[in-house]
Amino acid sequence: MIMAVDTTPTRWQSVYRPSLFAGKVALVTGGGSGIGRSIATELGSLGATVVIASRDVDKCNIAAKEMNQYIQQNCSDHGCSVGKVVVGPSTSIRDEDQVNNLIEHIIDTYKALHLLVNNAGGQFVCSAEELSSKGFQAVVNTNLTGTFHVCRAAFENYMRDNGGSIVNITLGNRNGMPNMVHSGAARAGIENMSITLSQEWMESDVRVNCVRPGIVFTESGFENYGPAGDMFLEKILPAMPAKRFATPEEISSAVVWLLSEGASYVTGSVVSVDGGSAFHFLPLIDIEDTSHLPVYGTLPRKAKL
Ligand SMILES: CCCCCCC/C=C/C(=O)SCCNC(=O)CCNC(=O)[C@H](O)C(C)(C)COP(=O)(O)OP(=O)(O)OC[C@H]1O[C@@H](n2cnc3c(N)ncnc32)[C@H](O)[C@@H]1OP(=O)(O)O
Ligand SMILES: NC(=O)C1=CN([C@@H]2O[C@H](COP(=O)(O)OP(=O)(O)OC[C@H]3O[C@@H](n4cnc5c(N)ncnc54)[C@H](OP(=O)(O)O)[C@@H]3O)[C@@H](O)[C@H]2O)C=CC1
Repeated sequence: MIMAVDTTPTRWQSVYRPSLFAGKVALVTGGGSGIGRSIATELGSLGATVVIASRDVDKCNIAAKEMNQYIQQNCSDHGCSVGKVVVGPSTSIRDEDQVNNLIEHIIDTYKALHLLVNNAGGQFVCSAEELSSKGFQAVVNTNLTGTFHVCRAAFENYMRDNGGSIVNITLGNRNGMPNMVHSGAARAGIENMSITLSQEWMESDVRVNCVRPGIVFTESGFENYGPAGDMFLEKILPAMPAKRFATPEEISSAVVWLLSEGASYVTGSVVSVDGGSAFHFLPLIDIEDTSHLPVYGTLPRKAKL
């Protein structure tokens, strides 16, 4: 059975200590919707000043207003430092100048950038055969190059001299990503890039980790997939070990742990939050009969059947 996701924030409460991030400044890219919104809400409810940024500022403004209402309520209920969500300038992470402008704006305004979550990203469903070079590049530039732009600008402008914690969101790419070759390649690139950065930036006390979600029910995410979204519901969902998708809050919880000092010895790691899906075959693609293909050596008769 498909689990209905109640997005009413009053039902949800962070498991972490109130005021955990009091006085901290965070940036969550793509924080105006879905998983990023959940991460921004949790960080704000734990006392951080959270800048959210993406291309659509109007969407971010509406989301920030709702998140701040929840944060105010949560903090007055639990007596913690009041965090807040603010909206940065319109930014496409693909554009290096726009990213530099965003980071400079944050440092000028808030004088710090302690925490960074590279959540912005996405892709479309398309077979490798039909994918144009421009389409491949659009997705790689958004996810991989965009994440690099933000990491580097945060490091150069603040974290090199002050330390920090970075979490990059990837996706379940362990078995490849049939019909999403661009995104699978980009996310694998992000994970390897994060290992490299964790070593290069160790001496600056900058930790770099990844959270690799399985399938998460987010309205905007599923709208984007059309018929492929139906395939996720009809075919992938019953094959998942947990028989349900993740909630955005289950992803956010792992991100918050990695950002926190409780993960001070964790860097260069990838945390899968996928209900065990990575170790269970998911039929992302139907592979046609292969019995006409040549075989090397002698195939026992029974194995042919
Ligand atoms: C355990 C398994 C886990 C699997 C989990 C998988 C679930 C994942 C869920 C999510 O990630 S949810 C998040 C969803 N949100 C999004 O994906 C939204 C973000 N998407 C975008 O911003 C854009 O789609 C894009 C991917 C960045 C492309 O943006 P851009 O504006 O640059 O594209 P265009 O200029 O329109 O096109 C460039 C190029 O790409 C081709 N193209 C675009 N869409 C398609 C398509 N649907 N099919 C085929 N090709 C497409 C387009 O044709 C252009 O190429 P040319 O035709 O000019 O050669
Ligand atoms: N939902 C799922 O099942 C899974 C999602 N993920 C990943 O998690 C992240 C969040 O996804 P989700 O919340 O589901 O989906 P959303 O579509 O809600 O989030 C994607 C966010 O990225 C922003 N974004 C996209 N392109 C750019 C860009 N070029 N520059 C700046 N911001 C951009 C969007 O804002 P705007 O349009 O305003 O720019 C949007 O807020 C994505 O990276 C996604 O691929 C990973 C695994 C599974």
